[in-house]
Amino acid sequence: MKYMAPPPGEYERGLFAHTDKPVSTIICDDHVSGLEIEVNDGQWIKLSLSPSSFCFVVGDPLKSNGRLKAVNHRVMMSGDKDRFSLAAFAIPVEGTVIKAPKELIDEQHPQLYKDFDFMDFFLFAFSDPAKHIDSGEQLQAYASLSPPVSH
Ligand SMILES: O=C(O)CCC(=O)C(=O)O
Ligand SMILES: [Fe+2]
Repeated sequence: MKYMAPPPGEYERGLFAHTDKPVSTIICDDHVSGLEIEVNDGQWIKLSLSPSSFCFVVGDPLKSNGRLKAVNHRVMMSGDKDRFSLAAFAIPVEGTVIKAPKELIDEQHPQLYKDFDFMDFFLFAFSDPAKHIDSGEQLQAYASLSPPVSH
């Protein structure tokens, strides 16, 4: 992706806040920082990736019954340099069903989401109805079991 440097002195959105819809994403950049993650509600931290590092982002389907966090992230641009990034998305083969590992489901951790077809969720997340749902709530909207089920 290419993110243009903002006008001088501005702090400008390059990519809106979201959680990722693929299973996971690996992000590298050209060391012009811009990627930010939300650590607490409304508190954002800018990541500075060193030349030899990358960022591994857990996507909604990898939340593993809520044990892993699909972090909310965005790109904000400042300074006078354009930013280039490369994102490698893990998209499973057609027909892949996402299930929480049974080892992660017990009395203390009831099953939060039904088993779901990855591609059905992916298409839902980019559908018109889902545009009205906060990105971080889309998996909940699509696959939540209420009440959660313990086995
Ligand atoms: O370009 C970046 O650093 C982030 C890209 C990203 O979050 C995405 O494509 O989902
Ligand atoms: Fe992302």
